[in-house]
Amino acid sequence: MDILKQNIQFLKGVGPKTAERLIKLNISTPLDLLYHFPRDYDDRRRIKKINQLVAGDKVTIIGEIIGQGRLIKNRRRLTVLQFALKDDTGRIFITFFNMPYLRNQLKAGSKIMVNGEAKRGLNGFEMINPTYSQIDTDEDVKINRIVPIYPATEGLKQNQLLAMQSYVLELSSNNIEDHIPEELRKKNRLCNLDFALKHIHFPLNEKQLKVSKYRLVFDEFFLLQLGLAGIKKNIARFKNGIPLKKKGYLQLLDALPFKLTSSQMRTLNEILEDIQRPTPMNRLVQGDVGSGKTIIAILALYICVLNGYQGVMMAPTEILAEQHYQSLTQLLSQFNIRVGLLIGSLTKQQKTTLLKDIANGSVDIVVGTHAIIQEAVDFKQLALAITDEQHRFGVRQRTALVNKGVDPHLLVMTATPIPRTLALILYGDLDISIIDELPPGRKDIKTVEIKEDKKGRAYDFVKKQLDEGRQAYIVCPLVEESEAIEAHSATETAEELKNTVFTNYRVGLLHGKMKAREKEAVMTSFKNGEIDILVSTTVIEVGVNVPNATIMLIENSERYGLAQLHQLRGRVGRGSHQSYCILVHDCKSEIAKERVKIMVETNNGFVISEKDLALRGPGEFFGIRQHGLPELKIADIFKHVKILKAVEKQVAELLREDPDLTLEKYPILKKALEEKFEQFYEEVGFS
Ligand SMILES: Nc1ncnc2c1ncn2[C@@H]1O[C@H](COP(=O)(O)OP(=O)(O)OP(=O)(O)O)[C@@H](O)[C@H]1O
Repeated sequence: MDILKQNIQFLKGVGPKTAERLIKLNISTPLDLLYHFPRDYDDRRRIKKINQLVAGDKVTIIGEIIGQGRLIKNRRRLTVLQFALKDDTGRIFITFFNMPYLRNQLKAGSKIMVNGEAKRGLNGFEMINPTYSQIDTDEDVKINRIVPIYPATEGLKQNQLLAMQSYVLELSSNNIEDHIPEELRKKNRLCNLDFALKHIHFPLNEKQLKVSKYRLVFDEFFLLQLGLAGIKKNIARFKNGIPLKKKGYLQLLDALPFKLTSSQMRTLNEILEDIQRPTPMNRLVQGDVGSGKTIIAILALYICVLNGYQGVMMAPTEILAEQHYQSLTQLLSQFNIRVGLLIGSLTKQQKTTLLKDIANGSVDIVVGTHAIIQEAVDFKQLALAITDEQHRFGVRQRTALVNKGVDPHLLVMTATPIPRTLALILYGDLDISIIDELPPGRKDIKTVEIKEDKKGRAYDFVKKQLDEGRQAYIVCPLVEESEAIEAHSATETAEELKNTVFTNYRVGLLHGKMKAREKEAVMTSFKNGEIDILVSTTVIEVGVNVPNATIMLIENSERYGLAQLHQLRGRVGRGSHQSYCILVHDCKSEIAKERVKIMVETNNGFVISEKDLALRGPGEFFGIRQHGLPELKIADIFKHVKILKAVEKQVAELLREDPDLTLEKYPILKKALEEKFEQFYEEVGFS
C-alpha cells in the first residue's frame, strides 16, 4: 500500500509541473488519484452518426465544430453558448449554459466528442449541456468502451488523467487492503474495494459501475458514521463532566402557567439522564418554531443552579438575549436566582461589575450574545452552556468557557428541524432530542401569497386584524449588500406606511443599526401592545415571542430562503388566535415560485427543511459544518438516502456488538478510520 502513498511526483510520467497541477485537484499521492472519481462517463459503445439519431437517445457523437460559437448573455447574467457540430451525415446544435469560457476551448474546426441526450429542436437535433472531450488523435476515438470523465484543471488533459489513472490502478492491483471485512461485505452485499476502485474508473458495463459505486458510497457513509460514533465515545471517555443531581425542578414545573407537552417532557427527561452522568452532556434539541424550546432550556439552567453551579445561555442576537433574560428573570426571580445580561451596550462600569459577579459566583445564570460570552467571561463554576446551532462550538472553543479542567454540559438548540438520517450525519457527534409537537391549541398559520401590485388588499386585511386588537409585523425587503442600506429602506418603509396606509395606527420600527437600548425599548412597547405594527428587517427572525401578534407580512418575499421564511412566519401563531402570513412577492424565477408554493402548502418545519435542503443542494448544506470532517466525494446525502439508511443499520449493529468501538475484531477498519479522521482528531485534541 505504501507505494500508493508516496509523492505523486515520483510516479512514472509525472513531473513537477503535472504534480503541481494535480495538487490543485487535491491529489498529492497515487492513492488520492484513485479516489479522484469520474464526474461522468462517456459511453463510447453508443457512438452514433447524426443521421441515425432518434429524439431522446442518450448517445455519443463525434464531430467537427463549425465556426465560432455564439455567446448570448441575458439580463439575469445567464450565458448561453451555442455552436453547431457536423459529421459526414449532418449537423447538430450544441448548447452550454453558464460556461462562457468553453468558447475559447472549443474552437472552430476542432474535433470533439459529445455525450448527452439528443433532443429535437427548432433547427433539427440539439444537445444541451453534454459532457464533451477533445479529440486529439484518432486513437481517442477508437476506445470502444465506457470512458471516465474526470474533474480536471487547467493544463491537465483528460487523456493524461486517464493514463495516470490506469497506471495507478495497475500499481494498486493486489495492493489494496479492504477495510470492510468480508463478513460485513457479505452481509451488505458489497463488492471488494479493489474491484470497486478499478471499475469506478473503467467499468466494462453498467452493472460493474453500479456495483462499484454502491460499494464506494456505502464506504464513505460507513466510515463517516463510524468516525462520528467514535468521536462521541471519545468525548465521553476523555472529558470530565460535572454530574448534577436531578432535583427541585418539579417546583418550577408547578409554577408554570401550562403543562409541558409530552415531547417537551421526553426531551427534559433525556437531558436529566445526561446531566446526572460524570461525562458532559452533548445534546441537540431540535424543535420546530414555537414548539417551546426556551422553557426546556430554562428548566435545565434552573436544575444546574439548584446544584450550586452556574449556567450560561448564548443567543444569536441582542434582542433575543434580552428576551431570554426577561423570561428567565420572570420565572426564576421568585426562587432567588440571579440572572445577568451581558450585552455590548452595557457601560464599562456595568460590565466590570457583572464580570466580577460572574467570577465570584454571585450571578447564577448569564445570558448574552455569543461574541461577548466567548471572549471575556470567567466563571466561578460553570456546569451548563446552552447555545444555538449556528454558533455551536467545537471542543476547542468550548475550552474557552471551561474552568479547572472541567467541561460544562452542552445543550444546542435548533429551530431548523432536519430529517433524522441527515441529522445523524450533520450532528453525528451530538445526541439528539426532538420536540415534534406544538403546544395544545395552536392553529396552523394561514399562509397566502399576493402579487406586489395587489398589496393594497393585504394592507386592508392587516387593518382588519389590528381593529380586532391584534398586532402585526411587516418585514422589509432583504438587502444583502449592506445592513445600513437595509436599515435605511426599513426606515423609509415605516415612514411611508405611517403617513399613507396606516395613519390611524401606531407604527414602530426595528432594524439592526439601532442602538441596543432603542431596540429593547421598541420590543418592549410592541410586547406591551403599545405598537400596532412593527416594521422590521430580519432582526426579528429568530426567537422573538409576542403571542398577540397574528400577522406576518413579508415584503419581497421572493428574496428569502425557505428556512428564513419559515423562521419569520414562526413569529406569529404563538398564541391561541388564528394567525396569518402574507407573502408579498414579485416572483420571476422558478425557484422563488417553488419556495412560495411550499410555504403556502405546509406549516411543518420538517417538510420545509427537507425541501429547502433539496433546493439548495448538499454543497451548501455541508457548508454549515465547521470542523474538518472528511468530505464526501461520491456519496450524496440526498441521492443516496437508501444506502445511508443501510449504513445506519450496520453501524448500529456494530455498536451493539462492540459498544466501545474498539474494533478489535477489525484492525484494518480501525486503521482506516483513524487515518480518515486524523485531521479531525488533531483539531479537537483527541489523542
Ligand atoms: N407546553 C406548553 N403549553 C403552552 N404553551 C407553551 C408550552 N411550551 C411553551 N409554550 C409557550 O409557547 C411559546 C413559544 O415557546 P418558545 O418561545 O419556547 O418557542 P421556541 O421553540 O423557542 O420557538 P422559536 O424557535 O421560534 O424561538 C411561548 O409563549 C411559551 O411560553
